[in-house]
Amino acid sequence: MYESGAFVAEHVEPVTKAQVQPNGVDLTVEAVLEQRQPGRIGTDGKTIGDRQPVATEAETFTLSPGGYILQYAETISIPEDHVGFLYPRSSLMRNSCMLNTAVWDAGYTGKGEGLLQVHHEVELERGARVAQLVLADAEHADTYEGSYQGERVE
Ligand SMILES: O=c1ccn([C@H]2C[C@H](O)[C@@H](COP(=O)(O)OP(=O)(O)OP(=O)(O)O)O2)c(=O)[nH]1
Repeated sequence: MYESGAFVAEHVEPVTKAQVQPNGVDLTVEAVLEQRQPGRIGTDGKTIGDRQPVATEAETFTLSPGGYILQYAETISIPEDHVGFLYPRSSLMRNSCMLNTAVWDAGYTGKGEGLLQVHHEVELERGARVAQLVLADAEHADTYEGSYQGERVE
């Protein structure tokens, strides 16, 4: 079963009323990065290639077609007995852009990232709502203790 937006809002910080949707909570853009160096996914570990921030003009990212790393502004805490999924805001998708995401594990806390695919030039203002996080009930053996635990949380 998926939880309500009001429930999800208890696990997103900071959150405003405008972000709370019936079934989830909208996340906003903090930064957009461009990957400059190759990474590696091996059998013995992984490395993330160098990424550099895309500059803004008047707090707006003007993005030409390509793939970008989008960093969310909110700290997400996935509660025990749940799993998180993230979807693009439909207006982003309707503008020929897509956010690709992975699984948000029970026990994870951090400001996560997504892969933003831009298929037509688009402008994104810093702080704009671009994605929606939903939480579903889930069984799990352990809680998240991976390398991204606590990422970008002061
Ligand atoms: O689109 C997503 C999906 C997940 N996460 C966060 C939450 C998740 O719990 C964490 C780690 O994801 P995953 O377990 O897939 O990472 P990994 O590549 O297996 O690395 P590690 O084993 O170090 O966790 O990243 C994101 O930031 N963005």
